[in-house]
Amino acid sequence: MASTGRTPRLLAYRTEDPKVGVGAVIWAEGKSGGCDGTGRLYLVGCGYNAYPVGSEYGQYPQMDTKQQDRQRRKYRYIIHAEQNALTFRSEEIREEENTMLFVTKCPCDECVPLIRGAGIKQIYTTDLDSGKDKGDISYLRFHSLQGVLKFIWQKSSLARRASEHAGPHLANGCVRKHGRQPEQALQSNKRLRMAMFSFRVRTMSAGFLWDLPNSGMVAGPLLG
Ligand SMILES: Nc1ccn([C@@H]2O[C@H](COP(=O)(O)OP(=O)(O)OP(=O)(O)O)[C@@H](O)[C@H]2O)c(=O)n1
Repeated sequence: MASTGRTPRLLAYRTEDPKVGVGAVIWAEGKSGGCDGTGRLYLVGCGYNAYPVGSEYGQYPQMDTKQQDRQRRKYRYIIHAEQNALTFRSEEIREEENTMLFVTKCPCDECVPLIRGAGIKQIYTTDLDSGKDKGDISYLRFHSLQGVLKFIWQKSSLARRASEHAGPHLANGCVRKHGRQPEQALQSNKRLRMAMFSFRVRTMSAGFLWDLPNSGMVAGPLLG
């Protein structure tokens, strides 16, 4: 069952965004007895944030808000992890089944209605950027989303303090665009990322247990 939580984090490393990697995986709890190694859960789809399928390297801008004018920013071109997971899913989302989305970053305001409309019943995510409005991308609607069970993991105060001490780091494991960090800082940030991403969550929900080892984060409130 731990793979349900690890897969989106691994997918985030495949991102084409030079700064922020996001991974999303959709699982469904099958009514029938089929088994693929994860009990009654079966994989519906997965994705990460990337430029449109078929695009070539360098075809689209890679800048974020702080670097270039609106026309040349990445936001309007990158397809979000959740959008890719929904668009390229290999199974239908069935009304009668419990379908869960695991995503490494808070769903943005564009993705929230898509996720709900697709029939996802549970969302497992983090509080990364939750409540923020960055102009081109905002994260305001997730909090008030109704009709979907939300499980949100927040950084523990210990991990947050360590994170602040270690300075900024990149969620996708890439080196920041403007200047490389010293090797020591990179190693320290890498260890911190591993600690924070390796969190323990025990959630009894709809008859299954989600259990990830080595907690660096704590379970947040169950909302919605
Ligand atoms: N639920 C989400 C939220 C964001 N993204 C992706 O995450 C990246 C944007 O991350 P964000 O942290 O919002 O922007 P930054 O690049 O960090 O911008 P800033 O410097 O303004 O913080 C984009 O590739 C976007 O496609 C995603 O796939 N799924």
